Amino acid sequence: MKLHKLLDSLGTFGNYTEENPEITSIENDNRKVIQGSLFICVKGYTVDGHDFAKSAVDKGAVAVLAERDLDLTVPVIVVKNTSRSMAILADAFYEQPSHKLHMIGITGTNGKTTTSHLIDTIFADAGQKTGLIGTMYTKIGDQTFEVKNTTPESLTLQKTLRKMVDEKVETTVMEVSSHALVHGRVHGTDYDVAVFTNLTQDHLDYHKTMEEYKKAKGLLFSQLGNSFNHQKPKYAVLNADDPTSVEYERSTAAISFTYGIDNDADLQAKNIQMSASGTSFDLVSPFGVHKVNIQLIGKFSVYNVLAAIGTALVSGLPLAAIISSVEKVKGVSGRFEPVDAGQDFSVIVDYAHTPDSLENVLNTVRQFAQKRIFVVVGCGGDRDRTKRPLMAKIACENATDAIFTSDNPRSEDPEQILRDMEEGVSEENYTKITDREEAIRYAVRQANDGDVILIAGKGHETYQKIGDKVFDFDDREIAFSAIKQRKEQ
Ligand SMILES: CC(=O)N[C@H]1[C@@H](OP(=O)(O)OP(=O)(O)OC[C@H]2O[C@@H](n3ccc(=O)[nH]c3=O)[C@H](O)[C@@H]2O)O[C@H](CO)[C@@H](O)[C@@H]1O[C@H](C)C(=O)N[C@@H](C)C(=O)N[C@H](CCC(=O)O)C(=O)O
Ligand SMILES: Nc1ncnc2c1ncn2[C@@H]1O[C@H](COP(=O)(O)OP(=O)(O)OP(=O)(O)O)[C@@H](O)[C@H]1O
Ligand SMILES: N[C@H](CCC[C@H](N)C(=O)O)C(=O)O
Ligand SMILES: [Mg+2]
Repeated sequence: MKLHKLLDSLGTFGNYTEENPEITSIENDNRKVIQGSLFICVKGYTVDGHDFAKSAVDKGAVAVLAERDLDLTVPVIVVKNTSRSMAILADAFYEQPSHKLHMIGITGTNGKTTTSHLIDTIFADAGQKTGLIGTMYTKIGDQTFEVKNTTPESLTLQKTLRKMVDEKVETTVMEVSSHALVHGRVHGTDYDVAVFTNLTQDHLDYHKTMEEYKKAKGLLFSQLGNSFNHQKPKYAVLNADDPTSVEYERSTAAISFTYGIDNDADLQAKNIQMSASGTSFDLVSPFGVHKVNIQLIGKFSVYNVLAAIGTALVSGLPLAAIISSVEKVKGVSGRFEPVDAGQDFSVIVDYAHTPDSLENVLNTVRQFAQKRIFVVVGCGGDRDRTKRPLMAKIACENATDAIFTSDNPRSEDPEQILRDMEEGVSEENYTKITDREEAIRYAVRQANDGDVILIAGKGHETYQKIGDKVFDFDDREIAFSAIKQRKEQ
């Protein structure tokens, strides 16, 4: 694409440059630049992309987009906000891929990954080729690709969506994090359905107040469908039991479709029955009442299933097929995942890393546990510090045996993170074992017939970040080996 054509998409009136080279790629990382690239300088948290412009030109960049003039041998286009311009340029360069996909975006504190997998299954079962972008990976059909962020920055996002279009994907479901909304990573992405799971505390290191965090997530809805397209209406699928939904409904021009358990909603679960192997409920919908039997456990799972059913319904899929799809889902990796090495106590690995998710998941365990409940839990470093004492308190109040340990300490001192957790508990009714592997092995040694061990916080993760090192680490593998070791003794 020619530079001038690309710059037209910015919609400003600047006569940027006489030169009009062919642009072969857009890059914001000088290490990825090839001959003919347009290099975009982005000021980051760690470094300033402007410092890499010269090197990008040396590698073949034929134009540079920057926030200030730079002394280079190629045209330098100066804009106010390169991040924002990058989103617009990426959308134009990749020829607006989101317009060619049935795009579903999910936001909320907890449940995004789980709900996105449920939605992916429903659409795949309906015979569609699907795409998924989220915490665990990017998936195109059956192929998965590694990711760095839950929601990638705009350039990577639009490139991925283009690949999906080229590979004949019809429906794409993606997690939209609050960071992504604030950074404008999804700016210009044309969603057809925006889904809200819930809002509880997380990421206050970044957003500072719950009000700001709420606003960040609300951007998904305020940016959705501010025009009426009656051929393909846009929908906001909202949780009627979360008070924030009222505000999101007000902020969007899209049609709202609600789901809930406690409050009246377009889609409501009634008469919920739980057992250790699954959950059943009556689904009250615009198409009548249907019995649903899912293999997932806990009230929070019912919410995720309702959000997924609602999304599929507003997308035009038939209810009977949707129900049979969700009923066959056994679970999502690292979410309430059992570890079974033939032991006589239960071990569950779960990704609960917020106060609300930890409380939900412990409540669910309590409904079935007959004897002691062990919880092995830590809090991530370089993340919201204020959730640490809250999570510790929840662990002690809802388990008989709380074991505080490390999650991903990152650049922080693991002992300090543990001290922050201890601020939330007054009595010493917990055990502190900094080394996560040792903490898991300790819990396994202590458990007896009928007990439950919940290993919280890292779910599907296969690594542990300590300092600037990344170690192989998988809660499930360690628990499995600890159980085996115990049996051999
Ligand atoms: C705080 C934050 O959001 N950081 C994101 C940001 O990194 P950064 O600002 O440090 O970037 P930087 O390293 O300073 O680089 C600035 C610019 O220089 C360029 N550069 C850099 C080095 C170089 O050698 N050459 C070069 O050209 C970079 O390509 C970039 O354009 O931009 C990077 C590239 O897009 C992101 O991967 C990175 O996410 C980091 C890994 C992160 O941990 N983010 C978290 C807070 C986050 O976004 N989490 C949410 C999920 C939250 C949830 O689950 O609820 C997410 O969506 O992932
Ligand atoms: N609807 C829900 N409400 C509250 N807690 C939930 C819900 N769904 C899942 N959880 C809990 O939250 C944990 C994380 O779930 P999931 O990975 O689906 O959320 P997420 O929103 O994608 O999280 P992240 O922001 O880290 O990507 C689960 O392991 C479970 O403990
Ligand atoms: N998306 C979340 C994941 C947290 C997972 C937990 N294991 C941790 O490292 O804190 C975050 O980046 O805050
Ligand atoms: Mg996720």
